[in-house]
Amino acid sequence: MIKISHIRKSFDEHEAIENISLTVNKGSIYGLLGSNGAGKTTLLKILSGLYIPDEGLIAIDGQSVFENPDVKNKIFFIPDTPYFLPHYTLKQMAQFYQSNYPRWNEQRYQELVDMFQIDVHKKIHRYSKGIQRQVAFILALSTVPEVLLLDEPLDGLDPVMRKKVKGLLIDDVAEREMTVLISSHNLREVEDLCDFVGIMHKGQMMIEKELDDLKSDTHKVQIAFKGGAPVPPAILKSVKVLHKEKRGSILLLIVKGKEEEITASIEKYQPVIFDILPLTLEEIFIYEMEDVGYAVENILG
Ligand SMILES: Nc1ncnc2c1ncn2[C@@H]1O[C@H](COP(=O)(O)OP(=O)(O)OP(=O)(O)O)[C@@H](O)[C@H]1O
Repeated sequence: MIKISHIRKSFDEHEAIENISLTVNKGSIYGLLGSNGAGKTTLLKILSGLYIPDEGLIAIDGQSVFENPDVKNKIFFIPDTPYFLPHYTLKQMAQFYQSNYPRWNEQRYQELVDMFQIDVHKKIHRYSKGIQRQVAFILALSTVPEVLLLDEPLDGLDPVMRKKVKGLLIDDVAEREMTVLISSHNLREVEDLCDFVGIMHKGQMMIEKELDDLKSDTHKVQIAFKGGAPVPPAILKSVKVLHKEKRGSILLLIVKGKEEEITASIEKYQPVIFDILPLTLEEIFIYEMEDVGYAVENILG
C-alpha cells in the first residue's frame, strides 16, 4: 500500500506539489491524470525516492521510502524516458538488475524476452523509443516489484503492444497483488486499467474517484414531453442532476444515482421520450468537475 500524506515540493519559488495526500491500496491500479506541468512526474519521483519532499510523509507498506534500500528494492519506477546504462544491451542490463534486486526472477525475464521477441545482445540505445519502453517493462516486471510506478507508460507503444503491456500489468496485479501508480494525460488510455483515478492540476489534487462506483452511478438521460411541453420541475427535484442542457424539445440530463431509481422517478411523469444511457468515463469527469466548479475538458485532453 502506498500512503502519501500532505506532500509539498517546490523548485526555486515555484510550488510543483501543493499539499497532496493519496492512498493506493495493495493490489490496485491508480491512474494519476492531469495537465502538463500538473506535478505528476514530480510526485512519482518523490515516491520513488529520487526527490525529497519539502514537507509531508510517504510510506510504502508502512515504511518510509527515502534512503531505505529495503523499500526501494520493492519499487520499480519507469520514467517517461526510460533510462539504461550507456551502451548496455538488455542482457547486460538484466545482469545489473539481477545483482541489485534480490527479488529478480530469471524465469520471468526469459519468458518476457520471448514474449516481446527482443534481441538481448543488441545495444538498447539502438532500439526505437517503443522498443526501449518494452525493454523497460521486461526489466521492471522481472524484478517482481511490489509497487510499480509508471510515467506515461504507454507512450510510443503501438496498439498491439499497449494491449500486451496492459495484460501483463493486470496479471501481476491479479496474481500477486502488485500495486501500480500510473501517470497519464489520457483518461481513455488508462480507464480500462485503473480502479481509482485522481486528477491533478497545478500541483493540487482536484478530484479523486473510485471508477466502479462512478460508472454504475452516473447516467445520461434524455426526456421530452408531448407537444414539447416543459419538463415538470418536480422531476429535477426528484433526481440528483449534475448537468442539464436543452436540445430542441429534448432535455439532456446528467444524473447521479441508481438506474432503476432514476427510471422510476421519471417514468411516473409519462414522458414521450425517455432514454437512459451510460457515459464514458471522460464525460463523467467533465460533468463531475462542472459540479464542483472546474472546467476539466482541457485537462483530460
Ligand atoms: N527539476 C526541476 N526543476 C525545476 N522545476 C521543475 C523540475 N521538475 C519539475 N519542475 C516544475 O514543476 C512543475 C511540475 O512538473 P512535472 O514534470 O511534475 O509535471 P507533469 O504533471 O509531469 O507534467 P507533464 O504532463 O507535462 O509531464 C512544472 O511547473 C515544472 O516546470
